Amino acid sequence: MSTLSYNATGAAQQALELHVPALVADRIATRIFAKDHTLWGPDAEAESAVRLGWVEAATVSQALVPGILELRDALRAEGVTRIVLCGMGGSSLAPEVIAGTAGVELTVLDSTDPDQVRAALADRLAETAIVVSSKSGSTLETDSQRRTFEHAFTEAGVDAKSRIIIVTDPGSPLDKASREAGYRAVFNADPNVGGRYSALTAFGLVPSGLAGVDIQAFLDEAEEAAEHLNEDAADNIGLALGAALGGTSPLRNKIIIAEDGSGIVGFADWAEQLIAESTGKLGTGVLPVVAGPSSPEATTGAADVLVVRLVAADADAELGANEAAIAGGLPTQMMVWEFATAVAGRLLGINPFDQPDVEAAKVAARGLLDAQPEPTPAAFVDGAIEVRGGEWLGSASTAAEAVAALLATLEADSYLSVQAYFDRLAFAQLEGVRDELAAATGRPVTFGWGPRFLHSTGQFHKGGPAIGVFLQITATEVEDLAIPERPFTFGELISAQAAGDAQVLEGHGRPVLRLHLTDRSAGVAQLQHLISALSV
Ligand SMILES: O=P(O)(O)OC[C@H]1O[C@](O)(CO)[C@@H](O)[C@@H]1O
Repeated sequence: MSTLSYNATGAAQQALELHVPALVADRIATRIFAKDHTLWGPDAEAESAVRLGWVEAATVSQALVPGILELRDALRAEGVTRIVLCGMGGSSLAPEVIAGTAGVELTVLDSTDPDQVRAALADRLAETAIVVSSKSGSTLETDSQRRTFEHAFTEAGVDAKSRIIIVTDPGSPLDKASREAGYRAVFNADPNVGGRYSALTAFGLVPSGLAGVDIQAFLDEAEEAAEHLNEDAADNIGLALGAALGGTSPLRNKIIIAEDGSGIVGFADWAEQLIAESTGKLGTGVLPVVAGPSSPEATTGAADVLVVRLVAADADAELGANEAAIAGGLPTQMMVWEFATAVAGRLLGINPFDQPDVEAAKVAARGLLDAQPEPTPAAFVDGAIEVRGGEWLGSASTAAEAVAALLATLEADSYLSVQAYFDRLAFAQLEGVRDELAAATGRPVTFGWGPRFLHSTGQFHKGGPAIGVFLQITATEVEDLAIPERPFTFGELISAQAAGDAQVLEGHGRPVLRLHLTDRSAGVAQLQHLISALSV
């Protein structure tokens, strides 16, 4: 196992002292590894009984390796140099981190933004194969991406069937349809592993392995990590991290996850989904906040915040007052955080394996796609920004005043969530507003790209404590894109996803400021400018 280490101070250390002895005495570690489905209470038993396969995934998945490597070599021999992964949330976040950390190219398409989809289609199509990953086999975004690539391959004279590889649960609608269609390969994943715990199953391994990651070494390290976690011992680092995540007292329900030298690329984005979807429900949970080591939330010492730093193995990290620092290789960290999240779920008294509130936004989006209602008129337009909001907008008549009015609704325990529904690759610089907003408000800020975040923090925003304040940003596309054999376009789909989620959040009584950029570049510049002015 790579060097795994953990240090904690303040509330994180107190949580360890408070909970780890009882977790050891109750044999929670070995019971998790024995797949004891009773650990999360009677209401969670049915789901837990079919969700604990991840504890043995590192071993069970060894059998997948030869087939993945054989297919990788065959594709390479046919001139395939680029792998595109179509999938959302748990079906795409792990391979993105695995490939990114290994320095291997993998294009992750987890968007319905027409410009971003067109850009993915335009890049080396003749040398591309796609992996379509969906546990349920019915996710609308993933299905739309698959249809579009299949159509584009055919139009370009490429044999589409030979370039489409499927990862899905046995018996899913996608499993059946793919076998009928005769796609290149169908890898069935273990149905007893939920999406966000699936890093070490076919969902994590097929795209990464085809792209060129050494997945054998990856699994070997994860197996060693599992041995450490499967011990009812006071020095079990998974128990300590679980106590920090779910057992601080009073509960510090914003967890700042800061990359601070671990060298793992994008780990916090993966952990964000794991923690937010697992814990954010029944009005409780902990909100993961992806931030930098010097971001405002990591340094202000707010009473509801705990900082977890991802550090290098040999780092002599100097910790702040209420912090934890964890070091370990990627497969080790993935095992530790999955285990710790399950432990945190037990301490919080929730079922860490369901995501009851994600469906609400999907239903609202489908309703809007079917009904095609006239868009809500803007309250006013300022330059390239159309502004829509609630009564709290008051007399605001500029976009800057609207943002200020939204921020004025923040309370002592609130957080701000920025949700941008457009091309996350072309406009990555917009993420810079996160730190500025955190500095201006003194409150934790999450930044999510839509619809990606709907499969991550989306669950917490709707199912967790009602303390979120929401800044939604949408943007007119440069050029819309049809979805083959669907009565709506990508542009209509992403608009419905944004409007549907705003509807659900407003239905929960939360303030949602909707800014629509009528010109992407001008709107982003205007927004960046007005947010920079806030923090001065
Ligand atoms: O793998 P699927 O079934 O396409 O689901 C993708 C994602 O959507 C969710 O089911 C709900 O957001 C996630 O839990 C999951 O990771």
